[in-house]
Amino acid sequence: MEEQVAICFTHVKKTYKLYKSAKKRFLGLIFGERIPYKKYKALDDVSFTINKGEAVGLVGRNGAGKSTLLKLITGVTFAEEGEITVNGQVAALLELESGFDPQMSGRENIYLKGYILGLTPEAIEAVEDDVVEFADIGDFIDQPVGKYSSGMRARLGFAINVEIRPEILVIDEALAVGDAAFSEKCRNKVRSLIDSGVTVLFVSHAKDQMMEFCDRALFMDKGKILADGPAEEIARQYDAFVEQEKKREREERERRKREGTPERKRRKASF
Ligand SMILES: Nc1ncnc2c1ncn2[C@@H]1O[C@H](COP(=O)(O)OP(=O)(O)OP(=O)(O)O)[C@@H](O)[C@H]1O
Repeated sequence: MEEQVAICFTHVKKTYKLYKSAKKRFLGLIFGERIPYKKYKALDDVSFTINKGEAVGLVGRNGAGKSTLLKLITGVTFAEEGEITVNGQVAALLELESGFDPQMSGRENIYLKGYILGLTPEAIEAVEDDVVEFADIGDFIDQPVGKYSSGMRARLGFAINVEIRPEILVIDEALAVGDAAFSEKCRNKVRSLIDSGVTVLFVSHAKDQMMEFCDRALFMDKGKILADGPAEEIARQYDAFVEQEKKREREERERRKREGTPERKRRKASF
């Protein structure tokens, strides 16, 4: 049973510290708990399991906790409570343009990123030509990355992450890379990785794309998983939720306008 599991979160909690200013945040790094801060629960008791070979969508409004969840999978950040299991080499299509050494050539950066991902020199050498071919940036591959356009950096970043043959691929709104033709090539690549059994966790505000790739989806809000089920059903629930929230916010705005904010009331009273 356990060999089947690719990703498993059990009662995971992640709290961020919110300081009153950037200066306080900096002082907090030095003086720790002596600098006052508020706790913000970005993930609040999150549990789910994704089996190997599943393609799962992750939907939720801004600030729901989606990126935090992905960062925990890729090890960029850590949870203070709960247990996280990740079985397999993870590649992330997140900030594709970042993480390169601008002084080094594209080809040298393939090695740099490969090492960071834990690959051996032989394993990187074995995929180098595939990365160069997928990125398709011509002679620029031997030029310093600092001279690349942002689109070229993203193409190289995408190519490295998909060609190292990951076992788990996490994607955060990263399929609109480069021009229309390259973006189509990226979607086809993700589709073929899914067909070959790679586990995918796909964050997108574009429901159509999510449904194109995923059979199952998780729906998050305020750091909690509200629903887990077939992608189409979750997309419907999410749409209904967004509509309901918009209505609630509209009514709240109208109520405030009618009744006035405490500040407005004070101003009115002082006249
Ligand atoms: N480093 C941080 N310090 C403090 N708060 C943070 C930090 N990173 C994220 N947060 C907060 O945690 C909450 C969840 O953020 P997260 O980026 O995971 O949301 P998201 O669902 O990915 O949103 P979006 O769709 O806008 O990308 C947000 O309220 C955000 O402001």
